[in-house]
Amino acid sequence: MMPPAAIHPSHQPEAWFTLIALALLALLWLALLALPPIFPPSSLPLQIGLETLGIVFATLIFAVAWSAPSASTSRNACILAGTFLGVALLSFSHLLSLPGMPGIVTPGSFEKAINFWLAAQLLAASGLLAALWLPWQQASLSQRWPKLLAVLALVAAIHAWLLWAPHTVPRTYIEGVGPTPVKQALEALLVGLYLLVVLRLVWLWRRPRAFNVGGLLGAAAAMAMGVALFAQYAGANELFSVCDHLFHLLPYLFLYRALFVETLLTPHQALQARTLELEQARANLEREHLRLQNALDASQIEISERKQAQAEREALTRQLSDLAANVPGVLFSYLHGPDGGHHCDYLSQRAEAVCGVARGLLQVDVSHLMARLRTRDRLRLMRAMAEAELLGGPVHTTFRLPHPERGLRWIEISAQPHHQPGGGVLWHGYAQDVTRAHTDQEWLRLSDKVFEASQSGIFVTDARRRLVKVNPAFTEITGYPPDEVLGRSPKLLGSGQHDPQFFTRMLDTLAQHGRWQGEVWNRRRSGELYAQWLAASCIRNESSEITHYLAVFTDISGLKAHEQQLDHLANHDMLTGLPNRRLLRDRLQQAIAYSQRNGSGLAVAVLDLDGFKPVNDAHGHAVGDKLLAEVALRLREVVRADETVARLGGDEFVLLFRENHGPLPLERVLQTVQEPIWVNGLSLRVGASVGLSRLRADNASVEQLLQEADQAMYQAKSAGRNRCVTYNPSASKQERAEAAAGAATRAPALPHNGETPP
Ligand SMILES: Nc1nc2c(ncn2[C@@H]2O[C@H](COP(=O)(O)OP(=O)(O)OP(=O)(O)O)[C@@H](O)[C@H]2O)c(=O)[nH]1
Repeated sequence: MMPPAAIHPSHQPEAWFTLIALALLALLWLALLALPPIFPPSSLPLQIGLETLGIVFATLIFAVAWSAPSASTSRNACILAGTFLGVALLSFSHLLSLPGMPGIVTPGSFEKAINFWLAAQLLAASGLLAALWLPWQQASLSQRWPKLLAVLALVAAIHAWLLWAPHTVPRTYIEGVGPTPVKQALEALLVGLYLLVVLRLVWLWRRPRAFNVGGLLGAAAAMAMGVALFAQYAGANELFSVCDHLFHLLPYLFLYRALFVETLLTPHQALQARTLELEQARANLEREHLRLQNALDASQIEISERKQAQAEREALTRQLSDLAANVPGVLFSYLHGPDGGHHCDYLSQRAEAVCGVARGLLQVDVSHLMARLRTRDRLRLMRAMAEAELLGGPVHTTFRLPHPERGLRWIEISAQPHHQPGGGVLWHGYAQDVTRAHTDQEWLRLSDKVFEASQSGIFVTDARRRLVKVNPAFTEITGYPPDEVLGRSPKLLGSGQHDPQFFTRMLDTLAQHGRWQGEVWNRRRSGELYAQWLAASCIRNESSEITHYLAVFTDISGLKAHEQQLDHLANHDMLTGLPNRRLLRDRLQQAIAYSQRNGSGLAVAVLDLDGFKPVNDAHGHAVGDKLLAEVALRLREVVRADETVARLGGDEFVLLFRENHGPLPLERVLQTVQEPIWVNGLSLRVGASVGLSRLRADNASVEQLLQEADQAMYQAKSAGRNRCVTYNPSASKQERAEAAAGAATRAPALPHNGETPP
């Protein structure tokens, strides 16, 4: 149900209750006015009970208003609290002043009771009016006391006045007469005050609710009705008096309820509402706390993940820094600014060692480092970088850098340009000292050139002796192009002239001493046999394992031919081509040794031409030479291949025979020499005197054998020439001469030289 339009909706809870209660009270009040006076048998106990209840309620009003929580305490409630404590005290004094009650200071009387009642009512009406007329304001606890003390002082003064100076108090009731006009005037005043209060409350009812207007309005209206009834009061036992007390009790109930509601219930409800709000707020806070906790947990997880990521980044940075410090070269970030300035944003630790410049200096400016470069190198480097900047590609280049301690160094850089948003180019790159590699490369290039240009054949094999590299001279000497031999064994060059042990020994020597050299007969691709002087070496790694074999060889075929020629010249007679004395001695020595080993026979014959000098004298030396050559040929034909014919010099020859081949062909020797020899159209004839010596135990020396044969030859000469005499070691010289004359092999008589051949 909506309240009347004159009442503000905020007063709705108590507005109807107040209106209905007042309507009922008004009906009761009218009924009481309409009823004839009733005298109940004795209403004093009832009146005392009602008065006591009134006092109790007034005290409760005080207690409730006074003890209200400080937060809900208003200045107006404090005024009411103090007022109703005073009302309770005055009502108590009114109760004690009733006739029949024990007297206080003065004996009880109706007038005394009426005076205290009127004082209580005036105080209540004034307090209500003051409380309502003043704006409803909050009051601090300390502000309550002055109001309370003022009321108590007023109550004390009223008591003092009514109890100790009653004769000064205007008469309000005269026994046997009834209420005086003073009483009636005061009651009218009271009714007027209450009506003012009611009007004030009605006016406040239209305003938004500041306090329980309905309760106070009900109280004021009830009080006004009570006072109006009291005005009809004629005696203590009249019904009006009882109803009057009832009409005074009801306002207290209104007031009590109003103040209770205002000071306790409403704050309590507000407190409950606040508690509920707080509960909800607490729940919200808990939810928020939970959400924040979750967020905090999440953020802590995020923070720990960030910390972990940070730690990982730092570990990675340290690792990269360590790596950068341990790489042989320099990692760098080089900024070429838009203003032309250039410095290194980052340089790894080895920069100082590689460049010979403090890192701090390079991190400020690299101009002085650039200035140290040779002009040509600097220009080439700058050009390469400019091109790379333009094309956006990497730069790889090498330049020379004079190092203050290590001399001229070769530096190789590889870097990638990155164009910066604000202009300029940032280079990330790597620089390293490649002097060693550069020198090695130079040496390698030189070695390669040496390898290519060498006139000696060079070939390299791997550890399994497969050809891995050959030079042009190799091809020139052997006739094999590289593609035919690479991957194959050098055995393909072999001639079969050496037994397998030869190569085994070669490899053993190589393994033991690391090198071998000697003469090797090989065969060219054409099949031609040739001699080479070969020097072979092992190439070993750091673990001393053989990784390669190197062989350098020269073709010594010409040398060998020359050597053979010299050898031939040294051991042969130039005119006849027969072995000379030197070679004869060797062969004779070998023959002696062979015969001694095998027990085979050996005979040495010294042959000297007869009648040779006349040929020389008659036809010249040239003809004599040709004759000697022809004699040599014929002698060569007589002996076997493994036997020797040598020329000792002049017209003297030596023949070595192996006697186990059968009878010696001495006759054939004499005959073949005697046969005519045609030289330059001339038929020439010479003879031969031959001395023979056989190997014995006592003449087993070259000199001895030749000496004996020579002696025998001279014996043959002495015996008439053209015969053969065998040396007889047991005969005397004379005997040997005689034996030579008779028993020697005799050749037919020589014809005259210079005959024309048939
Ligand atoms: N044409 C030629 N004559 C030579 C050569 N060596 C030596 N003679 C000559 O050979 C001759 C050898 O002399 P002899 O042994 O006395 O000559 P002979 O006539 O055979 O005399 P007997 O040996 O005593 O029988 C000398 O005249 C030498 O000058 C040579 O290489 N060529």
